[in-house]
Amino acid sequence: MDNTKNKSFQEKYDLFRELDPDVLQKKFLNALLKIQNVRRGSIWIKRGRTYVCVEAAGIDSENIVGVTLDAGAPSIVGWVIENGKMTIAQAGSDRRHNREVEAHFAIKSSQILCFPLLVNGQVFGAVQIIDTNPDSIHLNLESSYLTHLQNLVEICSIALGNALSYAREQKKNRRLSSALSRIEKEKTIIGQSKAFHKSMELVKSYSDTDFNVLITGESGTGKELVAERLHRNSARVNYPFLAQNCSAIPETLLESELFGYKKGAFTGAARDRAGLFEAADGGTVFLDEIGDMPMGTQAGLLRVLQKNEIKPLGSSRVQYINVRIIAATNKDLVKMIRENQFRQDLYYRLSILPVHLPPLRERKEDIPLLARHFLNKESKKAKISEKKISPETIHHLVAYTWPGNIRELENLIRYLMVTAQDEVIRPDDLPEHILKTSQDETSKNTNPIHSDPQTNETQNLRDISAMTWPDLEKAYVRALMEKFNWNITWAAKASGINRSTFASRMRKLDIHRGTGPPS
Ligand SMILES: Nc1ncnc2c1ncn2[C@@H]1O[C@H](COP(=O)(O)OP(=O)(O)OP(=O)(O)O)[C@@H](O)[C@H]1O
Repeated sequence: MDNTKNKSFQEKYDLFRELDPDVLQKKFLNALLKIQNVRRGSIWIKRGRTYVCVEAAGIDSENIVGVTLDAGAPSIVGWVIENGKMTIAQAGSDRRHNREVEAHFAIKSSQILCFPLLVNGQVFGAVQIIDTNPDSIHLNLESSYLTHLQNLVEICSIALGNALSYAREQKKNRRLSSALSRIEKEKTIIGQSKAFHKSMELVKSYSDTDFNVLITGESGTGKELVAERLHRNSARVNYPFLAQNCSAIPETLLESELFGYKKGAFTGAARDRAGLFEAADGGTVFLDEIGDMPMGTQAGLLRVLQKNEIKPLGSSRVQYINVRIIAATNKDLVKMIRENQFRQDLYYRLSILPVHLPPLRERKEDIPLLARHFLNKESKKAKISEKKISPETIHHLVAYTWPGNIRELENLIRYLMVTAQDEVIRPDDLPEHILKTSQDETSKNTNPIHSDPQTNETQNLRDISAMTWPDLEKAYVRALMEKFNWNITWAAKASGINRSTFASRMRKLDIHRGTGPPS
């Protein structure tokens, strides 16, 4: 092979190897124009009931890329796509030629050679090779030459068709993997207790709106987790969710974090810096510990809520922003208003949609679920086998009061994963303070039937003798169920009868949670 042939072979080989449709169609079009010795040409792709120009070359090409032709309007490309056949058209006299497209072009087309683009027998577009010379002498229309050209177009159109579907698949893939990583990052919210369920129902209904939300609850009850969920389920999901803790941060620093500053606003402000509200524009700002926000900063926040505007430190100009605010606190804001520590006008604007998250001690049924959830999650994270928790250990966890709420439980599970020796976590593994408090709580909560026989025996005997047998059995089963937090398996174990018999007695005695006399 001589050098010229070798080069041309290499060029064609490169063309067919190209996977980026933008690069491929450009190279393809230029190769055709070079072969026919003309400068103008374009590639059109069928999209639904339209044909879109995806590539063009020559003078005015920038005005044609992106042009969309309706399938109903006359056009050479439309005719070629619909008929799947090559055509030669004299632009001046051919009725199929769309004159509107080049109405503003200084140089008009004179002769158009148009080939269909096919892959797997399906036409997906067309390529036009255009002569702009009024005498139409550049295009070589000799039949054997056109046959060779047609063959080249066919091969290139397969390459282009494949590159387009590869790009489509890649785009789909990217979309899927970003959705997948969003799902993976989404933290699971655990809880089936009535109290928690009620709060979550409210949260669900708030997601469809754009009003500000105030989440109250003790520290560690999941306020930030819920705020994130609210954002993810809202129309703002594709914009940022940015959080700021308002406590333990000096007032000027908090203001510059939230509202940003201009260069020279204070010593050390070497350049302009955008604040959280500007960075979150279009999304959600989560203000944690709002009860600790200084009064001065509260005034700035009120301006955001009233007028959707912020004024960066050192700036005389206001900026408009569009954010949803979710605030959270473990403080009694109403009491703080009375004590002049929190602005009433701000409170009303923040608390349009309020939700309270119950402390863990008021949703004890969720403790076993949460403990197992954290064990599973942390073991997966640490890539170690998951330990089990014995029913007795769960019993202690349920009885404990959890002042640090879910965060404390999560940390305890991490501690137990490291310190428990066996595959099963037993009460001995628990820290002293949990064992002690849980034992105190258990003895406090014990039902009269189980109370100390020495002190209550006479009273109990009197009570019992006044009861019928079914009443007595009912009281016994109910007391056991409450002691074991309505876990039938443990209650049955404690009573010494098997689970199904116990469950069937419960049904017969019509015992349900929330019904019957208070124990
Ligand atoms: N229902 C839940 N299910 C699973 N994990 C939870 C749940 N609630 C809270 N958590 C986890 O407990 C920890 C504490 O939650 P979070 O930070 O949301 O609490 P908070 O109320 O915002 O606390 P603070 O008031 O101290 O900022 C986090 O790791 C969170 O993922």
